[in-house]
Order: sequence, then C-alpha cells, then structure tokens
Amino acid sequence: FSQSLLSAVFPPELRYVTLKFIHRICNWFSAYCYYDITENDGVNTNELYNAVQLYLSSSASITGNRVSLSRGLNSSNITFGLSNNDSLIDTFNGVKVLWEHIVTPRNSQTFSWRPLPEEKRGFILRAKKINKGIVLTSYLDFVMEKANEIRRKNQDRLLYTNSRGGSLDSRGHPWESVPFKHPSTFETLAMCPKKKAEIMSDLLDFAKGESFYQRTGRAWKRGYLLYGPPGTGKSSMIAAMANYLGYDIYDLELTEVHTNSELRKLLMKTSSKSIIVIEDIDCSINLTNRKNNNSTSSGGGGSNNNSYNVSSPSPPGSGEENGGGNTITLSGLLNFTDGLWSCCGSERIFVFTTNHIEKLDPALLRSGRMDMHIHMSYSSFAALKILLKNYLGYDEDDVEKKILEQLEDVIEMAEMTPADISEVLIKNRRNKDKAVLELLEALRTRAERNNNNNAVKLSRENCTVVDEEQEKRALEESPKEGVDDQLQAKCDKEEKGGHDANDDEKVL
Ligand SMILES: Nc1ncnc2c1ncn2[C@@H]1O[C@H](COP(=O)(O)OP(=O)(O)OP(=O)(O)O)[C@@H](O)[C@H]1O
Ligand SMILES: [Mg+2]
Repeated sequence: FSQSLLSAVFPPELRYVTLKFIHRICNWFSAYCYYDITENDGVNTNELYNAVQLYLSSSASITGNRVSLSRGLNSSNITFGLSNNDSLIDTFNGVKVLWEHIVTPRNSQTFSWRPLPEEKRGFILRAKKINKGIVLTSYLDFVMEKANEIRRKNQDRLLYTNSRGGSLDSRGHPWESVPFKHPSTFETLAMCPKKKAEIMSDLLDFAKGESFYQRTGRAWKRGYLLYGPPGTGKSSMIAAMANYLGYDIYDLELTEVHTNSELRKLLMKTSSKSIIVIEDIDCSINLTNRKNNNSTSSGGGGSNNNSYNVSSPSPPGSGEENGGGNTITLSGLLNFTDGLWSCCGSERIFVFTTNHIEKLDPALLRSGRMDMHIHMSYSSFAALKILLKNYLGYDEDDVEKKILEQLEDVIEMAEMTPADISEVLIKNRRNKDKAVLELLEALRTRAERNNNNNAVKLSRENCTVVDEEQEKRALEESPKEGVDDQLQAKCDKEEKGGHDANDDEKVL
C-alpha cells in the first residue's frame, strides 16, 4: 500500500529516499530489533547459520508441527530442523526471542564464480531492543556452544592416525581419519567398580572443569598412564573414555614421527575435545640409547638427560648421537604433553599405555606429568562378575552359590586376564552353565600352576640365601662335608624342579 501511495504522490527519484525514511521512522518506534543470519555470505558458508539450524533442532523436534529432517555425513542420528518460512519462540534467561526461517528463490541474474543454491536461506532473529545486549553477548555464544554439543552427540567419533608418515593430504592435514565405532563402554569394562567410578568422575570433572583450569592457570588437559599385562583392557579403557566423553581419538604412532617439529605440527592439527593416545610407549622409546646417554652423563640424575632418541626409522649416520635435528627426543615428547605446546587448543586428554611400567623413564613418571596412573590388573572377582554379565547375561544370583564361592576362592591366585576369561566364555556362550564350569576349571589349572611356580621361586630364593651363608662359613671355617652335600642335593633337586616348571610355562 505504501509503495502505491508513494508512486502516486512522489516523483520516481524521491520514492527510494522517502521509503528509506519511512522505514527508519518505523524502526525508531518499533520495540524490536532484527538480525539476519544468511546461509551464505557470498563466498563462504556461514558457520552461525549451521549452528542456529542445529541449535533449533533440539526445540523444533518437540514443538514444531512441521519439521524438516536431515542426516549429516558421518552421523548416525537424524536432525530435526525448522521448516521453510516457519517460526519458533525460544527463551534464554527469561528473554524471549523469535526465530524465523526464511527461504526465498535466488535471483537468477546474480553473477557468481561458483554455482549457488537455487534458494536463498536465512534465519531472522527477532528480539526486543532492551534485550539487545544479552542477545549479542550471551545468547549467540550459547547457541554456538549448544550446537557444537549437539554436533558431537550426533556425530560418530573419529579415529585419527598419523600412519601416512608425515606426508600431508590434499587439505594439508597430517592425520587420516575413520569413523570410530568401538563398542567398549565403562559399563562393559571389567575392573574394580570403585576404581572405575573414580576414573569416570575424574573424566567428568575434567570435561566440566574449564573455569577451574582457567582460574588456576593450568592448561586444560589431563594425562593418564595405563599400565598392566597384555589383555587387561588398556585399549578397551581408551575406547570407553572416548565413548563416555564423546571425544575423538588421535592414535599417535611415534615410530612414524621423525622430528620434534613434525610432532609439534601433528599436535597443532588435533582438535579440542580429543584423546591423544600413544600405545606401548616403552616400545616407542629406544632404551638402549637412554642407557648410553645415562652412562655418559655425569652425575646420578640420569633422568634429567632427556634427549634420547625414539626408535624411529632414522637414516644411518644421520647424527643420532647428538640427539640432533632429525630425530625425535624424549624432551620433544614431554614438551608435547606438558610443555608450552601442549596447550595450543584445549580440552585434551593424553593417554600413554605400557605393559612394563618399570621400563619407563622416571621423567615420564614424575608427579604432575601423567595425572593418573591406572593399573589394569588381572581379573578380580568383581571384574569376573562383570564379564559373566557381559558374555552370558548372568547376574550373581544366576550362578550356583557354591560355584560362585569356588570362583571367588581361585580368581586371585589364577592371575587370568579379562581377555583370557572372555575367550573361555565366548567359546561356550551357547551353553552357559558349561561356560561357567569350564571357566572354573581353567582358573583352577592356572592357580595351581602359579602356586607351583611360586613355591619353586620361594625355595630357589631360600636356596640362594643358604648358598651365600654357606660360602661365608666356608671361608671362615673348614667345610663340613655332610651338611654341604645335603644342601647341594637340596638345591640340585629344587633347581631341577624349577626348570621343569619353567619348561611348562613356555609350553603353556
Ligand atoms: N577389563 C576388560 N573388560 C572387558 N573386556 C576386556 C577387558 N580387558 C580385556 N578385555 C577383552 O580383551 C580384549 C583385549 O583387550 P585390550 O585390547 O583392551 O587389552 P590391552 O590391555 O590393550 O592389551 P595390549 O597390552 O596387548 O594392548 C578386548 O577385545 C576385550 O574384549
Ligand atoms: Mg592395547
């Protein structure tokens, strides 16, 4: 109406100016302000548009009569969205705002180097002028944050690897990724429930601890060292951590990293909310080099000498001895975890695993470096109950009380890993009672063998002590042949027994 009135009253050259003036006056008296968030700013896609779409998906799924559905790449969930030209009211800290999704056909005459979508999409955010401050400072940040959270929840986790050996992909990325679908969770993880709960709350504290880390001036990161024999669930624990927090995993293959600067670049290209894993750290660090270094270093504090090489395939004669430019050093690795470089990006968890904690360098173990040392041990009775539940669906009451007691009696002595136990259970999972009995049998055999081995070890130790005492006495007094012979015979006998037991172990 105003257009036709204008064209009747004003000459064409004045029309535009007058229209603009009227708009201004209207805006002046309006209680609302409007924000346009278009899908495309002409060159790039607008991140905020995608974020708003995701954010509104959480409310659209509940309130809307007509919602659009979509499923993103790498996602196993369906996302709800506001339909075209539909609107929705949202409330934030008591402030009401209105979101409108506007879809208009694109003007075909518009010139662009790139083909543009046929429709122009955008959100209009309407808020009261008095709430302008809240909307611009807090609400939009909140929308972005919430959208990221939804994205993480919807998206399957990714497992990254640097197996390409330092070469970059077409986008200059050193990591290769695949969808991470490991089903391990804390629920299925067989370990002491108390320890498990402690780890879970530690992880949760970390994930929610942004303000704590900010306040205390610490980098927002945490290190876990998982150690224990093979098959006790170290890798399963990492997968459970990732699934619990919804983080991606970066599996760092140290032997593929040749220099400290390469390591730094890899770190810089990791995203926040991720777990950076170095498996079998004792196998990645060349301990012979460490020993050489320690023996040549003056003074006892060998662990301070951090420039040992990591066993990466370095070219022969490449100056390895001086820990020089083209090798990766322990100090480089430590810088990676807790030096200045560790805090580029935030919310990162470092996990190192090892089968032999005693082989690790004290520099890696000193307090503050790895925040939590987690011992993954042989199966306990509590862990066994979880495995019975996982594999046979058996609760405590489903197993005969007598058998349960027998299992409890023998489990500690048997020193069987959860991996070994699950093997027995999987093999017999069709016949559950047989599975339990076979497991009991396997545990008994192991316990007996361990018992024998321990007895042999003990008597050997006794024998050595007696040997030493005997030598001393022999130096002091003249030998009493009868006793010596007796001792020797005893040792010989036990030595023989010991060898037998060892042979058994090799075969088993
Ligand atoms: N604590 C556990 N709880 C549940 N399952 C387990 C546990 N430990 C081992 N398993 C089972 O055994 C298999 C091997 O475990 P996993 O790979 O986690 O062991 P690991 O400690 O990482 O061994 P390695 O030191 O050889 O890498 C897993 O597939 C899992 O099914
Ligand atoms: Mg493992």
